[in-house]
Amino acid sequence: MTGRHRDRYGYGLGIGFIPPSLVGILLGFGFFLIVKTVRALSRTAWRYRSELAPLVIAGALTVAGWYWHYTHPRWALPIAAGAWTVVLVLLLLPSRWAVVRRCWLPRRIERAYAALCVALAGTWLSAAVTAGPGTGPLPGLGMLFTLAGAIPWWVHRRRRARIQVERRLSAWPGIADQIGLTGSRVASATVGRFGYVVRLALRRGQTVQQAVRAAGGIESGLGARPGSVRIEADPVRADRAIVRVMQVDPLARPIPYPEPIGPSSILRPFPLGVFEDATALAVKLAYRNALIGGVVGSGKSGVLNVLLAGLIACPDVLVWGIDLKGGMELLPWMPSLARLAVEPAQAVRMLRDAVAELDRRAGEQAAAGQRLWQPSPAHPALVLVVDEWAELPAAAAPLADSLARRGRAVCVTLLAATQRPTQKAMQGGAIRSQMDVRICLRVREARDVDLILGQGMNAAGWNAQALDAPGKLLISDPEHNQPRPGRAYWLPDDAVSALAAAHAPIRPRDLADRPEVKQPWPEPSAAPSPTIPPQRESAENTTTAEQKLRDALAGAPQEGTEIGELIQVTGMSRAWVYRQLSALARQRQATQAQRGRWRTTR
Ligand SMILES: Nc1ncnc2c1ncn2[C@@H]1O[C@H](COP(=O)(O)OP(=O)(O)OP(=O)(O)O)[C@@H](O)[C@H]1O
Repeated sequence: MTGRHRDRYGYGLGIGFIPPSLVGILLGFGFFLIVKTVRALSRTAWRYRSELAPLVIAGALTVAGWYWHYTHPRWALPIAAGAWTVVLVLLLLPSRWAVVRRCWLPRRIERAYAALCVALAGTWLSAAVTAGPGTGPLPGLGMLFTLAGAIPWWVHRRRRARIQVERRLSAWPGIADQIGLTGSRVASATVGRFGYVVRLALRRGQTVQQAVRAAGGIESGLGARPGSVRIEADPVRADRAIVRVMQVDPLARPIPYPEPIGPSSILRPFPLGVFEDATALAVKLAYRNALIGGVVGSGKSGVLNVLLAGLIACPDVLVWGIDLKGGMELLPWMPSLARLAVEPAQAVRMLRDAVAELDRRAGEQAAAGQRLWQPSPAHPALVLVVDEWAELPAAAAPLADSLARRGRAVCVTLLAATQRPTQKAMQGGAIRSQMDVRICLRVREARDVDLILGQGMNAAGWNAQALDAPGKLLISDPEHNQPRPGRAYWLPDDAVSALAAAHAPIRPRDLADRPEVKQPWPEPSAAPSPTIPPQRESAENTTTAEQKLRDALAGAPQEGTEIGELIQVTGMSRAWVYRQLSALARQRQATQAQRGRWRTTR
């Protein structure tokens, strides 16, 4: 550089004719670009750290092999011994060591995979330390082993799901700002088969109710399926909220009723359905009144059917039914019901009988100095199943109120279904407050949730408006205090008839048929009164009636012939007709075309 140039462009920075200030700018820009690129690459590497893990481990093993080959070649043996010890621990110990299995690698296939990786890595490293990683087949084997370990890792469904969830949750601070939960953070997240569960640590002063109100925002922020987010309170910490995101709806399809479980007892919980996390949903009915509510078609009768299937399997329960839809729902259960009322007057009579029985039992208990009635086949519990409670006449209200308030201790209880348990239908709420088990199916408005489940439940996250299929429900009882959606089992009509017939032989005798029950029943029991009085079932009558029944079924239209008509045609009792229909259904000669309507199988 000449003196003239130095004078003009300063010392040392000028390159040829480029001015030194421009060189400085270019260098600065270059440095800036390098920093930016390194930062972007490291951010990408961090984001994809899970996918890159096998390659990083392979690289680290190669470097370690090289280093130890020159510095500690004698470590080869201890490395191999250590690796194979880990393999043995992975393969043998966890099968007996439940704690390890549960908190870490829970599945056998995962433990086998981990053991294989450790065996391959340990053996290769030991050979590399002895001979040097670049010797003989070691580089090729290294690549092969890396691929063998990496491919299952890359395709593993749970790992991919976990990473996807982690990436979504990394955006939580921004989402929290947008939805009014600023300062809350993700304390932990676990990924399950159908979605993931996030434990949110709320900022000081934030409440679970705020999180519940923000459920829609959480759904949108996490890009989740509409209606898939559930918020629950943490049972031990008020500053934590549990957010469940159901990516797949495990309850989307009807869940068939499991195989009948045989005679049981009312003291045991009844299978009702399945929760979203695939755990069984069972409900205890002993010493409890139960209320089922939901809009038309939400599956109330379906829930009643499942509970009835459990009840009739118990020889220590007497079941009386009130069905003011003309018997449409409960008539198929007739072979296993001790009584059925299908008209308002019959319903009132039945409730009066139940109150009388309650008083008798209360007296008996007091005389014996006992507090709780112990149900048994000889002294069965009495459950009154009422479909469409709101249809009960006014005269029934005080009787129902008395049963609801006083019946539990003596096992005379109510199982009621209704569309809306309004103040009027529930005696100003007095009866509703006695309902220990509340089952809420789909409702139209938030206030209906509070009507069925209790005041303030909707605000607490019991969001039954979001239930989107019949049979989906929320249950609140002493065993279930979180808004976990479940779905009731589905029991088709032909299964109802088959169950009712199958359990008829184990049903306990009705109270009126028990000489030991010294209750002067004031009026005949409330059985549905067929239009034609039933005839005596003599052998001759029976044969003719059977033929008449077959003829009536054969001539039935596509939608079937009503039970009432079949009773008229045969001139036999309702119970007889049901027994015959159940037998014909089992032989696949008759089928229930619709609830309460039968025809021959075509
Ligand atoms: N648990 C269930 N799983 C799948 N489908 C169901 C279930 N429960 C009910 N359904 C479907 O919904 C329909 C209506 O059910 P259901 O008659 O029990 O409703 P509901 O609430 O009793 O109606 P209503 O108020 O008219 O009596 C059934 O015919 C059936 O197709």
